[in-house]
Amino acid sequence: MQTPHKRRVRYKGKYPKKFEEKYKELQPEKYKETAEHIIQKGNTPAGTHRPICVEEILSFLDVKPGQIGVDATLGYGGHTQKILDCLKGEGHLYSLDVDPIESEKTKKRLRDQGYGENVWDVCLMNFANIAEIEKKAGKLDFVLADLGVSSMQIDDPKRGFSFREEGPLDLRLNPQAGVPASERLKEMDAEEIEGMLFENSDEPLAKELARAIMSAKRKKQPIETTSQLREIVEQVVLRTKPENPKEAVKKTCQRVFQALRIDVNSEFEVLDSFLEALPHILKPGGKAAILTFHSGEDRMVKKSFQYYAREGIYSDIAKDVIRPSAKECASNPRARSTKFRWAVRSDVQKYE
Ligand SMILES: C[S@@+](CC[C@H](N)C(=O)[O-])C[C@H]1O[C@@H](n2cnc3c(N)ncnc32)[C@H](O)[C@@H]1O
Repeated sequence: MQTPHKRRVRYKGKYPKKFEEKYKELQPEKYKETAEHIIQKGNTPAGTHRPICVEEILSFLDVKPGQIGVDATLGYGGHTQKILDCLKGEGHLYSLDVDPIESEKTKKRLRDQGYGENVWDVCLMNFANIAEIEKKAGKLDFVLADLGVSSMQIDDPKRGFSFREEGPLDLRLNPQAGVPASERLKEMDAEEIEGMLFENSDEPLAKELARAIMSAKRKKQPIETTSQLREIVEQVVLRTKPENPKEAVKKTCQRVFQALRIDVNSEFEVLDSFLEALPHILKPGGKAAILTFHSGEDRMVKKSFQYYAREGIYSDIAKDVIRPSAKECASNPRARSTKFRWAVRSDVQKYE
């Protein structure tokens, strides 16, 4: 039987606003012109991700054919693809990600472009367990980690990462494991919510927000969706009579959602395990490159690099944080908060 033709959803105005209506952006290979036009305007086509600091990372890693390394955060595969091109079919790259939905799409797209199993493996795993890769691959020439979330995850309302879009308050990188943010809020008391907001995002209104969330819970007011949480944040922020209410609400929502994301995905704990494992799995002269997106992460990377440098396990580390160029930030505003740090493994045996 012939399937009846379904009309594509129509949208109002010149450009589609809702994620599911952006069918051209969601197929950038098919609609190249649309994707290029959106990039030129300084935006990221929905369902894609633009890799950040590519030149800086490639120039530091200096990947050569025959080397073995890990991209700990595959995402849309922008960095992975560039590294694979440097390998020229010799050596091996292991690309890790915890997100089964997006990593499967990226794997299929890059396999279709000819990156085969001989040179590239995708591993659905948390980078906290990166030492498992060393067990099968041996010591590594390089490791890259581009922390946080990808644009595809942020843009998809079903994932609940964005306060701008109505969706379930989920925020899990792997929606098949753990509990969504809405459940976490049910489990926590006022003190825990305040601590979570303060420790994960330095939220100045942590106490007031925790009280408001608890009060909503007592009144059996649901906090199951992104907009339900945003409304609570809005009420708390507006009570403080900020000079620029719109901006204040936006910034507070960003911090609250970031804090919840960090909590739900145990981001500090897994980063800690990753940073601990790094010096053990690199070859002498092996290189580590890490991109971070908020001060909590950057502090952890900096401290770990400095600690192992003092111990003589890293022979060299980035003296200062490296920022994407003004040109890159202008063309991709999502790059603005990026900080890049690197370290080089020394040849001391102590940590092998
Ligand atoms: C900023 S994106 C990476 C983008 C990628 N470099 C690119 O060029 O498209 C971060 C990715 O890391 C993944 N991720 C975050 N934490 C992770 C973890 N602990 N283990 C493995 N993957 C993780 C996210 O699911 C997301 O896909």
